[in-house]
This record gives sequence, C-alpha cells and structure tokens, in this order.
Amino acid sequence: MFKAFDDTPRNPQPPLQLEVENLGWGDGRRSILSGVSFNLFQGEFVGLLGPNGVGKSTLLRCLYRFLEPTSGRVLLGGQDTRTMSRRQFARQVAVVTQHLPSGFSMTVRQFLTTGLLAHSSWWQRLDRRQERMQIDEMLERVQLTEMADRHFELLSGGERQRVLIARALLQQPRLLLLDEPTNHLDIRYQIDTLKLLRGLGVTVIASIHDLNLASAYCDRLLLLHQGRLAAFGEPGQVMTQEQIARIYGVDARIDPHPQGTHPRITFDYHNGDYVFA
Ligand SMILES: Nc1ncnc2c1ncn2[C@@H]1O[C@H](COP(=O)(O)OP(=O)(O)OP(=O)(O)O)[C@@H](O)[C@H]1O
Repeated sequence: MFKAFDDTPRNPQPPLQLEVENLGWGDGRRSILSGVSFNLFQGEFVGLLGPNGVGKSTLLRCLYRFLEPTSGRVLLGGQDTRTMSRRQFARQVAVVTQHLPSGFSMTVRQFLTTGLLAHSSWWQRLDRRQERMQIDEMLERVQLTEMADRHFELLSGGERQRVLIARALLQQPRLLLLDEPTNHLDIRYQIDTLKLLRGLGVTVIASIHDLNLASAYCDRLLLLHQGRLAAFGEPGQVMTQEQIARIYGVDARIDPHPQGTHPRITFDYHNGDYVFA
C-alpha cells in the first residue's frame, strides 16, 4: 500500500518493561501504600526515594511478590506477574534486600554459583569452565576478585552487599529490585555500585536515601510521600526545593551540579533543629 509519508518513529522509545497500576497494600488495619501507578521502560535505572517508613520496602516487596498487593496489578513485559510460575518469575526478577543473609558456610565463589541456577538447575548446569568464567568476570566487575575463596559469612557488611549484587546480576534478570543497595558501603563503593547499576541495560529500581547520589545516577526518580507517589520524573523535575521541604521537612538549595545537568542539593544545616555552635 502506498504511504504518503514515513510514519516509523524517528526516536523509537525502548519497550515498556514494567507497568504498575494502582498498587496498594495494607495490613488489614491501615493502608501503607495506595494508588501507586507508574511505567518503566526497558533499561531504565530508577531511584525510589522517600522518608523513613513511607513505604519503599513495601512497594518493592509487592513488586517481587513477597507481599500480595491488596489492590492493583503489576505487569512485567506485558504479563501480570500473579500469573507467572515461581520459576518463570525467578528467571525475570532478581532482588537484593536489606537483610544480609548469615549462616552460609560457602565461599564467595560457591555462593555466586547459586545465582546461575535461575536459568539452569543442579542437574543441568553450565559447563564448569564457562561457569567459572562468568563468575570471574562478575567478581572483577564488583571488584571482589581477591575475595573469591573467602567465606561469605566472614566478609564485612559492605563486601557482602557487593556479593549479593553480583549474585543478582548473574541471574541475568529483566528487572532488578534493590532495597538500599548502598547501605553499608563507603562513598567510593556507593558511587561504583550506582555506576554499575546504571550501565546494565536492565530495568532497575533501587531505594536510595542519598538524594544527591540518586539525582546523579538515576534516569528517573520515584518519590513516595505518605504511601502515595508524590512525584515521578527526571531528577531535575522531582528534586525541587518545595518538594524536599514538603516531604522531608528540610530546607535545601538546588542548583545544577558543576559536572553535569543533574541537580545538586545543598541542605541548610543552620535552620530549625540543624544548628551547630
Ligand atoms: N508486614 C507489615 N505489617 C504491618 N506493617 C508493616 C509491614 N511492613 C511494613 N510495615 C509498616 O509500613 C510502613 C512502611 O514501611 P517500609 O518498610 O515499607 O518503609 P520504608 O520507606 O522502606 O522505610 P525505611 O526508609 O525506614 O527503610 C511502616 O510504618 C512499617 O511499620
């Protein structure tokens, strides 16, 4: 058929990966989350922000099916996640929670091997040499090569956190959910972790408390307030003086970071309770 003009999109957007529709959760007595809706594209790195107790972990738990939402639904690649089998879901979604597992008498390498099982099983494992190569590559990416033969439970909190992220990445998920992945990490590893998460090409949602780091590394930010989505957009749209004052109750000045266009937030320590002698 003759076409009068070329209607193929000039800048095709990546496909939608995650659709969250009117999500809510409550414990039967009170509502913790309500009416949360947003869509994410494939490969976006999204920061989940909000004050303590606002519902960030609860939202992530609903997304990784630890909690059953009391309303709404979650679509991954167009499919309602409730209709997926456990295995189908585990092949697509990897999670790093705040709780560091203990009691593993495994070396880091053995622990990472379990991350490869999402796409195989003990009786159907990859070629051992290939498996070793994948793990070596990942250890290098998270700068833990020298820890490969150390026992997981003897690592520091920060080292364990990096191993957990490495294990989640070895699962090769479509969606990676992380609850405060920069907790326990010093500033260098916080930066390295966020850089790593940004460059994965996987859709990532990570709850982060540091507003400056989130603004510097995330493509978009989800800001929760009182169990609802207060703002969703690029860091410059979400991190405004009014929003920070309203949601965190802290005065801040905002200007473009000298190394880029993302916002730099400078907190006003001399106001209200934040007075130093
Ligand atoms: N299983 C549960 N049953 C009842 N209440 C819960 C449950 N899990 C969390 N809550 C409550 O829901 C609210 C939100 O908790 P959540 O852990 O999601 O907050 P958060 O934003 O992740 O906080 P933080 O930044 O402190 O980690 C809190 O008041 C918490 O006490």
